[in-house]
Amino acid sequence: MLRQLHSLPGLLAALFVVLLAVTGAILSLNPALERLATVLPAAGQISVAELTGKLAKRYPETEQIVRTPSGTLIVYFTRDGQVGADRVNPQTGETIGPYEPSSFSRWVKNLHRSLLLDTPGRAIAGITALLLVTLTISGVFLLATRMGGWRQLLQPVRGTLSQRLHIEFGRVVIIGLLLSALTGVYLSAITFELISEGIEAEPELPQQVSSGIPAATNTLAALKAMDLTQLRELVYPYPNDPDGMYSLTTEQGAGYIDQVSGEWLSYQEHDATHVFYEFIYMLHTGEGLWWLGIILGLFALAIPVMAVTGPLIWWKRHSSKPKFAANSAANTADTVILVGSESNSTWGFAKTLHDNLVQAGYRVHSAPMNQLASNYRSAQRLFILSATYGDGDAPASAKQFFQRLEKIHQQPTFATAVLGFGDRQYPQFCGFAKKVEETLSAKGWPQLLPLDRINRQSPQEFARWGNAVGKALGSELTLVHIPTRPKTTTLTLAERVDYGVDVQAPTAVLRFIASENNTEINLISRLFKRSGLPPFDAGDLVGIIPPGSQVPRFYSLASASKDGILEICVRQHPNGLCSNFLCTLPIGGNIEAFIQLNPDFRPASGKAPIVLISAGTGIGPLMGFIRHNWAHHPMYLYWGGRSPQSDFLYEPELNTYLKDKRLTELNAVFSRTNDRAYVQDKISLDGEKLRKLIKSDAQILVCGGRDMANSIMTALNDILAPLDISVVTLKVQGRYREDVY
Ligand SMILES: Cc1cc2nc3c(=O)[nH]c(=O)nc-3n(C[C@H](O)[C@H](O)[C@H](O)COP(=O)(O)O)c2cc1C
Repeated sequence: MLRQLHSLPGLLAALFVVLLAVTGAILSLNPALERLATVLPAAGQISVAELTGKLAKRYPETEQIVRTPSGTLIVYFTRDGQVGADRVNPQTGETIGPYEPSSFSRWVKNLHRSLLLDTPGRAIAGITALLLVTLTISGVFLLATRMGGWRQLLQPVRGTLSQRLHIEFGRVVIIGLLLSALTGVYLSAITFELISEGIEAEPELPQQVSSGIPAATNTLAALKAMDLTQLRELVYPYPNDPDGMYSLTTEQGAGYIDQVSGEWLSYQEHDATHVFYEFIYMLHTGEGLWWLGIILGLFALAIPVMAVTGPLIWWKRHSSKPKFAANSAANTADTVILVGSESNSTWGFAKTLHDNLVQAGYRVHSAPMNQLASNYRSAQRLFILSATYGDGDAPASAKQFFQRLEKIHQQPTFATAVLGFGDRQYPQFCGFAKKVEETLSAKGWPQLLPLDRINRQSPQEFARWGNAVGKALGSELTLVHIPTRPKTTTLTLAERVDYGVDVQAPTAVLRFIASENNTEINLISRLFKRSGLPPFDAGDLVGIIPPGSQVPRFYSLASASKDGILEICVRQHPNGLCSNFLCTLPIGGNIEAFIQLNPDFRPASGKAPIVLISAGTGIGPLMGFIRHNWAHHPMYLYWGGRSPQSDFLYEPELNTYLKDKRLTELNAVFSRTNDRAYVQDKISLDGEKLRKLIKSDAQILVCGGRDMANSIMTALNDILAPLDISVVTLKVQGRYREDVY
């Protein structure tokens, strides 16, 4: 609901919001430019009477003096029968130049207020401001949900580039945007007379004035007592009019002044509503508060960025999920399917289940696990299909599942069946689905079927589970789902460096380029003089589909696409279909690959040190981070191999990076030398140094096998104990990240 509330007005209003933001940003410059071109007298420095005295010589026939909220002083006068208007120096009364309001500025103001369309335009501008209020408020709530609570609102952001840009910009400008949008809605409501702007003081027109010769303006008592900084407008009487009087408007009120006695004839204060209106007007336009105008104008410039990244995020989410036909509403469905997925393959399986059940006559509601409802009124069964990521962690569409589940206290009327999707190569095979099933049974939720697990998206295992579901429902259910092969790019092996054969750990650093055969990519890349590789960064993953299999194997990337190569580091496993294929691939050989973004695994920006820890091929992405460390961020590498002679991966490059300061310190240890040391041993030995680094906000990035990662965690917990923190604390702070396989 919150997401719809955010994305719908966003998409609708994107164009208008951008228009209002850009024009608003341009207009926000006006008060500051005016302020720059104006000499502002301090309060108490000069009275209105003194000013009129200074103006008298140059402008004997002054008609009116106007002082704008930004302090510009304009004199309207008659000279030789011609009317004119000049900007004057408020301290000296000297002419600065003719007053010629910029026609560009007036045009931009009209565009901002009414899109040059008069009343319908004003209405659109008002509605756009209202949509912007909805966007800012729903955006803050959405961010709090995404970050896991209000206290986490300022924590580092993870996600794709679009998501990070959208959130980072949003967090900085949100208060300013809300202020501009709310004040805009208020001004628009005033335009359409939905609320009152109050009454600008209209003093009584005096019936009687003193008779006699008018005194010189600079001698009038009321004007002598009036400070120039209070002035808004002074209208002179017609020359030689015995009934004439001065009309004076100030920030607080307005009145008439006798031209003979110089005393007030009448005076009326503005009412409170009008003072409030003027205050809001000042907040919206920055007129009279130029620095606020500039800040709000700068904030408004974030809107075009957000208007591009917002729809991009929306499009990505919508285009990558399969569309469900006949998706019943949550409270009318008899069968609910909740899906936990990161790269969407589980949605394909869910759709097959959904379609088959709909065909069998069930009313089915399918949704992400993050949308678990507190009540499914008509449901008789709930299926949960979920993948697992990291160390038994939730995939993206299930991150808020437990938070929501915690809030449900009543026993459901339906029975549940959990189906995990995972990969047996991971130590926590279907770890997240297992956690879900354990939690549901601890809560006493009835079970339709025990937990089942699907390895590597196996269609056979899924069909077998379908049979079990059919039996439980009392009808036959044939679930045939062949996972769609991800769209791949053909890459050609351009270079390889082999290591580790002597120590029974054959490992290769492989560098690929876009294949010559890929005509579509070649055309585009030739046009833009690019490598033809899909976009990726070091730390992302490449999925490679080995011949004879439909299921991709993932490898961490040691390069970024801007390097012009795709580099991975692969260890050959005796029975590994993909690793054998890759490690025996000749130069010129092709692979089919696609990119899976892994934006969580990146060095943090800023000056804090980065500690990189890995063993064996885990060095791959860390090499990428070091290679791109042109800002000379302090980087400390801990790495474990077998023998310095045989499998010291990347040794020459690492030495170069030490010399040019992209790498601060290299700690390589080997298990098949006299030292017999593993990387966790070196970590324990360096406890004091690491404590110091962590105290100075260091971030730790670990890449490698789960066993190594567990040993590192134990060693670091011992090191952190005296600081009264643990690895879990660092994880919560986003300062400990793992890429573990
Ligand atoms: C980076 C990464 C980490 C993974 N971690 C695990 C894991 O810890 N346990 C597991 O069983 N499967 C793990 N998998 C395998 C996925 O859960 C499995 O491929 C799943 O079918 C993907 O579903 P999805 O495409 O819907 O996200 C991991 C896959 C990747 C790419």
